[in-house]
Amino acid sequence: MLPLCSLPKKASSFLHSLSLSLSAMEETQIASILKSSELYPIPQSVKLSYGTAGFRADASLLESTVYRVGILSSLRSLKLKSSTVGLMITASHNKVSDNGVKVSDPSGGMLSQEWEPFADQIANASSPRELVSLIKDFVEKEEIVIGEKGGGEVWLGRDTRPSGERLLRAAEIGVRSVLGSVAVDVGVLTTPQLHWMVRAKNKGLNATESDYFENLVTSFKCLIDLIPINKLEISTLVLDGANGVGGQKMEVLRGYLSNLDVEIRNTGRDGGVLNEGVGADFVQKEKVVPLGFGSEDVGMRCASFDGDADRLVYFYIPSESCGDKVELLDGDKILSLFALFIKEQLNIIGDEGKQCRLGVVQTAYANGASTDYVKEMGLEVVFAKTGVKHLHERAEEFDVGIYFEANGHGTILFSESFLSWLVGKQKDYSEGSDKHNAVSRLVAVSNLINQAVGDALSGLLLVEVILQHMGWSVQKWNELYKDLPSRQVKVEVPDRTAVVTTSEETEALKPLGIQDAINAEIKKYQHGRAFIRPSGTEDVVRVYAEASTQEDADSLANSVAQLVKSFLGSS
Ligand SMILES: CC(=O)N[C@H]1[C@@H](OP(=O)(O)O)O[C@H](CO)[C@@H](O)[C@@H]1O
Ligand SMILES: [Mg+2]
Repeated sequence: MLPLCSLPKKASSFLHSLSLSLSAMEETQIASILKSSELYPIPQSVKLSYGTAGFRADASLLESTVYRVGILSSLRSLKLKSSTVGLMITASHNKVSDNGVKVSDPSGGMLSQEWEPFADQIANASSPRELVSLIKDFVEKEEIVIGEKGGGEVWLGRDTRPSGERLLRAAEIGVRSVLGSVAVDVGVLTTPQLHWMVRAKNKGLNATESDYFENLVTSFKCLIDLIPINKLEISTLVLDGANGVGGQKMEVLRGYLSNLDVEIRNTGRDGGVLNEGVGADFVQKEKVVPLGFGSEDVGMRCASFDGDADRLVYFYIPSESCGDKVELLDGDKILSLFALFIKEQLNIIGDEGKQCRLGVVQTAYANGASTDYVKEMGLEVVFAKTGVKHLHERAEEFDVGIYFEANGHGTILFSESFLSWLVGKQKDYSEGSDKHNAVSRLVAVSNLINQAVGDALSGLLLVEVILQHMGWSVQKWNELYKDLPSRQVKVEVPDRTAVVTTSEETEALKPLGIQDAINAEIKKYQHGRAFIRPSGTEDVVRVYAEASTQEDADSLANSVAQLVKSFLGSS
């Protein structure tokens, strides 16, 4: 606890002006925050928003934000009866000089959206006084009890960015400035590892990083052992680690796996820069080979992680004559493969299995051909706004909900009731029977695939085991359906918030008139579809276009980008 006398004069007099009706505990708490916040003044002219996936900005601007998110995380933990909360320092696919911070709720899911406005308010509070009074009001409104029954617990993880360690110290100070709260540095992790560990901890399960790896290894082996006849010679998978944390973790994991041969490139140790010309975001958006790959890899099964390893895409180089172009198997194709496998197991179980509500969640970025494919399979498809927090919520409505963003971020959620039904059936069916095997596969999938959040490591293991189960090469998998040609571009504008969209994000309501102009462009193309939205992670407006040929998709994207520039001006 901090004695009042150690406060700067200014802060101390503010405290006395507030403290007439405060208990000693409240006084000490306010003093603690006032004192620590003096260490982290907010940079001028910064306006931050929690956005699609937490706060992101140039790392040099973020210390005060991360410190404040540390305070928020402690309060969140206290609000939820001292459950463990996670705080992850990462800017995922953004450039290495950026960083960011996001919070994992005790369930392992994203921070409740109800708390995002408070996160925005405190991140932008211009002085320690304003910060303290926002916190004081919020604590009262949420009826959070500080200090009396012990503190909160926050686990802090970070990716490999050089700014991570310094920001983690700021988070620690933020967490500890809430009386009695404990900050636990869990080191360099992928984002999904931290979410998994937080979820496991709050369920009373073993929750270290080794437990995470052990869980993957055991469930992967279980699925491999359930392959009827392994029809495929195990060929090498070549992984692009985006020069980030994911490749490094895969180096550890592969040592424990049999039936999988992975060659890892772009680990970040060979001079490559995080996300620069490498990684899932680059490969998915540009559809070209990442650095470190070339003609010697023609036909090979390749995969890319993003900077914090919550996204996964596959690709292969079709032939040398294609130059640097790749055949991309994105989140939509991964989703389709997963849906097919799960449907197959439910069909084997028979009438009872067919009663399972298996559904799919996509966003407006999903390729139209993938949506048609899963619908033809007889699955229910729903659409959510961009950002996994929105997809996750919708996927929870199903017995088995598969969600993926086209960029490769997704997972499969199993409802508690369906899982206990499956476990019960494992006892009913005789061991070794087809039904028993199908049920056991589904249980193993639920253990392997991260139930907290999309996870490139576990997603990769599931793709690999399904390909072995089907006896498929990456090329054969790619034939499930043919993508409609598409193009994504980013437009830098003076103020991206000038673009306001409908809740499905497919139509722009503002600036006035732009949607009519976009519609007029779309009409010029066969199978044309296009939309714009402001990014929640980068200072750009995103343009997406689809059409029946690649030339048309490119041309539609370019003309919509021109419209964005002419309505909003270019920066
Ligand atoms: C088109 C696109 O890929 N958008 C990404 C990107 O969000 P934006 O709000 O579009 O910047 O980053 C998010 C976080 O990783 C991810 O959830 C989302 O899908
Ligand atoms: Mg990411």
